[in-house]
Order: sequence, then C-alpha cells, then structure tokens
Amino acid sequence: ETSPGSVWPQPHTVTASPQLYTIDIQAFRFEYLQTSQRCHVADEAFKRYQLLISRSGIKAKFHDKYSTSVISVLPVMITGPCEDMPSLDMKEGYILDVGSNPLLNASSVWGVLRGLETFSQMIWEDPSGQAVANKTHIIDEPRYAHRGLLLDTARHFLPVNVILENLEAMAYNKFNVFHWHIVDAQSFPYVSTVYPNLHLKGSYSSLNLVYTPEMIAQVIEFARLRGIRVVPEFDTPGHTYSWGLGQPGLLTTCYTGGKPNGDVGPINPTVNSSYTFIKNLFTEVRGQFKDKYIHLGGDEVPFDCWKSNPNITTWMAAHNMSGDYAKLEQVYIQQVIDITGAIGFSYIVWQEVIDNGVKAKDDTVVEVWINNHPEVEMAKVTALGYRTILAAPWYLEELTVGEDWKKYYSYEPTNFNGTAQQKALVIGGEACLWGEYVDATNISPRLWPRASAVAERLWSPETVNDVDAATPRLHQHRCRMVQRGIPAEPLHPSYCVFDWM
Ligand SMILES: CC(=O)N[C@H]1NC[C@H](CO)[C@H](O)[C@@H]1O
Repeated sequence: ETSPGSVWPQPHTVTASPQLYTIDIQAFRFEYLQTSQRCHVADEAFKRYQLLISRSGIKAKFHDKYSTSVISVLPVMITGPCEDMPSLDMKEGYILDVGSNPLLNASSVWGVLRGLETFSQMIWEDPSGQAVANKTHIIDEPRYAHRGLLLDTARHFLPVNVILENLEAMAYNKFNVFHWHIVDAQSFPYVSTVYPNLHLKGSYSSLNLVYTPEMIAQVIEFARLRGIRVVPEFDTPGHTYSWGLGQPGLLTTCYTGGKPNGDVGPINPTVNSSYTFIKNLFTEVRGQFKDKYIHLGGDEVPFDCWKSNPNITTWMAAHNMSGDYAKLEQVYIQQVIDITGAIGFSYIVWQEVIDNGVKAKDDTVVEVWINNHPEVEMAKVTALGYRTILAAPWYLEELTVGEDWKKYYSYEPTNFNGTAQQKALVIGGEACLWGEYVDATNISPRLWPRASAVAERLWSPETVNDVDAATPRLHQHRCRMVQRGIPAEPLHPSYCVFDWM
C-alpha cells in the first residue's frame, strides 16, 4: 500500500510517528534475543513471515544498507516457557517497537505470532518505491479470548487445502478458534475407525469427500502453528440424519397411525445403545482432537418424531415425564454431557440446551446464535453464570446487497442488561459461515473481508467502533489479503494499488 500500513484488527495501544524506517524486505530476518526462549512455534513463524515480507509486492529499490534508518532484523524476546498447543487461556499480548531499537517482546509464542502479523502489516511502499514502516510503539492484547470462525463441512464438503487457506486468512485477522462443524444431517464426512460405516454410508462419497485421521491431524497441526484452536462440533440429538445411515437403530423411528412411516428423527434418547455409541465415538474424538473443548451442538431438536413413537411414549410415562419433550431432550443432553465430561472434554453447547433447562457443568460455554433479540439471551445465560460466546449477529451466510460488514462491525457484544460480572462472562464470539450454499468455489470471497469486521470487534477495544474510520483501513486490509492470495471480495467501488489480475 502507499499509505502508512494500517494494522487490522486495530491494536490496543499504538503510538506512531511520521519518522520512517526503510525495511530491507529482500533479506528481512527475525532473530531471538540472547536471553529469549527458543520455541518451535516461533521458529516456524519466523520462516512464514520472512517469506511473506519478501513477497509483499513492494518493488523495493536499492537503498543504503548501512544507513541507520534501515531495519533488516527484528529481535524477538519470549519471556515465558514455550507452549505447544493454543488454548482458551493462552496469552496473546505483545509489545512491538519499530525504531532505532526494534523489538518484539511477548510472554508466549502466541503473542509472538500476533506481533509478527502486526509487524508484517506495518510495512508499506513509499512514493519512491521503498519498503518503509513508521516509527511505532505498540502495546497490544485481545479484548476477547475466544475469537472463532465456524465452517460447515457437512452441507458441502470442503477440501483440506481450502480449510488450510482459510486458517491462513484467520491468522491474518488474529482469529484463534476454528469451530469445525464437521458433520450434520446432510453428510457425515468424518472417518471414524471405531464406526467406519458412519462415513461409508453417511458421507456424500466415501472415496473422496471424507476427512481421514491423517487429514484431521494435518488441519490441527496447521492451525496449531498459527495459534488457532480446532474445536470439533458433533451436533446431536438433532441434525443427525446421516448418522442413521451408518448406525442403524440410532435414530428414532417415526410413526403414523401407530405404524412406522419410514421416516427417522433425532437420536433415540430412551435406549442405552444410543449412549454407548456416543461414548465410543466421543472417546475416539478425544484421542484425535487436542483442544480441551468439544462442541456438542444441541440446536433445533424437533419433537414430532419423538411424539409419534409409542415406545418413547411408554418410556416417558415410566419416567414420569409424559408429554414433556423438553424434559426428554434434557435427559438426553444431560447424559451426553456427563459422558463427555467423563472422557475428559469440556464443552460448548448451542443456547437451546440451556433454554431447555439442562443443568450443565459450570465450565460449560454457551453459544448464543438465535438472532431474535440476542441481547435478551445474553442477559439470561450470563445471569445463570455460564461463560458465553456470541454468534447471533454474525451469520455470514445471510447475504444482503452492499456493505453488511458495517452491521457486523457495529454490534457490541456487551450491549445487554447485566452486571459487570455478567459482562465478564462473555469470553468472545464467532463468525459463522453455514454451508448450505457455500463450497470451495465461493467460501473465501464470502468470508473475507466480512469476517474481518468480526475479527476487529472481538480483538480491539470496545471504543474502536467507528465504521467511517474503519472503512479505509478495511479496504487496505482487503487488498492486503488479496495480495497474499486470499480472494477476498471488494467492499465498495475502488481499486487496490497493485494490479492483481
Ligand atoms: C446453530 C444453528 O445455526 N443451527 C442451524 N441454523 C441455521 C443455519 C443456517 O443459517 C444452519 O442450518 C445451522 O445448522
């Protein structure tokens, strides 16, 4: 860009000066300070960002290598122990100085990752074609710990390389959770070695529209190196039609006129085999996914099939809950939560689980998604003492003509009636791109830069909320993502300063 490199999301505290330093982008290096911890995650990031900076599209002309205003090395200081896995508690703060004594200082590798991304965004091309950066002092840390992006690989399969491309784009936006809505009613692409029929019968194609353990491990590793958690969602008891294809007897048989009508409904909550199945499947998932959390779903459970089934009616009578299907759903979710807790997961659930009165473990995270006065739900869930993530205003699959990023940008998560304690229970949010109408052909332009608006809402201070001030910055950020190979769609009539076709 030919204007001072603006950083997106906006850092917490920036003190910039018009004084410029030339950046030796051809041979830029990051080096540990003598007393720094040396960590694999940082080693790998140094390589990525050295490459990114060298390819920044700036045709830097010759400059005097020896003048004091050239920076060709950024020293890095990691003061805390090396960590291998990102987590909800990870520290992502950093201090970055660009000047006569450049330094990136962080207590963890995750802060180094965020500082490297910021530094890479500060380099711009001055009118003479030099790669420069302003003398700047940045103190940065995220407002929220959970800054997620949901991708849905069940309504349409997403090839692993497309997932990786969007993990890369997430890192450019400081997102730190990939919420992998991996299976749903339409298809079951997850390859379970315990229950292979699930993908053999439930995937769109068991040959090539599946995620093998090796592919899942690749996604987790790629995300790990970028400080991104991978939280899988196995949504039950609803949204499970494809599960029944590979696991006969799992789903409820629906009846008409006292006879099975050929339809199936949610998982049958009245038979032990359902819970044995869940335990075995989630135990396998526990061994594969490294994050403390699994997402158990629990959204949109229809009761009509359960109501039609005489065996369920009998069971409910025997358990003194005749007619109370919310109670039946609660019995199911309660058992799944107990099973999941016992195998070592903590969990996230959609809001209906709490709306239906389930007593969840107090470390449960509740995801608010129904966009009908979500501020009322935020007040209710936080009043119950649950940590909460907000998704409702950020359903990116809902399209409108024009600049809907402004709507996403302007939504303030703590705008609900509640005490300071309740607001402190809001640990972040997620941008969700559901897959009914999204596949490899349109996912990235539909995600970016619209999701970037959510990224700043979740990273930057609450006071950074002026849409007019954000507009030129987001335009510049969009061009930067395009220049880095992410086909991010345009915001408004304009152009990027490089010819990118
Ligand atoms: C929690 C949730 O959002 N559940 C469903 N709601 C509608 C979405 C599309 O807008 C998806 O179909 C999603 O599976």
